[in-house]
Amino acid sequence: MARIVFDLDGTLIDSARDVQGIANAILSELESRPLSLSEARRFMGEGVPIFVDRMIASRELDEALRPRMVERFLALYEAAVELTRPYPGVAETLHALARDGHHLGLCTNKPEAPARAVLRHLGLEEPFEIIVGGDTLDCRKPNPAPLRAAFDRMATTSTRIYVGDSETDAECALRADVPFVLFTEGYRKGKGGMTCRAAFSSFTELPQVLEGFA
Ligand SMILES: O=C(O)COP(=O)(O)O
Ligand SMILES: [Mg+2]
Repeated sequence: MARIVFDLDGTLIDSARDVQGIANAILSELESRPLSLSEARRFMGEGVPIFVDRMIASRELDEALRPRMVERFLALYEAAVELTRPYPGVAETLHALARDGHHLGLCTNKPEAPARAVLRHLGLEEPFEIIVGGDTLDCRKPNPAPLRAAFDRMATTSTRIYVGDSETDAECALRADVPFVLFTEGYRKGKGGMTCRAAFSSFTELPQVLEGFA
């Protein structure tokens, strides 16, 4: 039985509308132009500080606003769950994998408290043995340390697999020397150039895809 660690945003859940809502609440307070949904998707993947950097660059805001914007983002994040949906088949697949004896973990750049809050809201927290968020350690993906920590904290030493949607996830897996499985329907920025052991577009395919991993 394997240790399977998942990314969150763009892999298990489509959370871009809620994240767009947070960004636009902040931009409106600054009397700046709102983000489109596709900008919100593009800005996600490397955690809150980088998302805020992209807001500042795209709206030509004063760099000095950064600490306040990050603080405001974090304050709004835990409650921003209402528009977020799991991708089709996620709940059934997670439960089926756990029932089959796999150990499931989460390694996301979303801070740990909002990650837990959205999983709880969607009834998806229970199958996870371990959750590592963007602020659990003092570094984030693509640094391999959070992914290594997720595997190391599990109560087994079986085969490791990381399932994610982005270039950041692929690079993190490569640096942690973990096979990477790509969910193709998330927020990746380009269509190629990523090293992955396998790819899938629907969660109903995942158990079969994972059968190929000893
Ligand atoms: O918070 C983000 O920017 C992305 O989170 P993820 O690592 O779950 O894709
Ligand atoms: Mg992601």
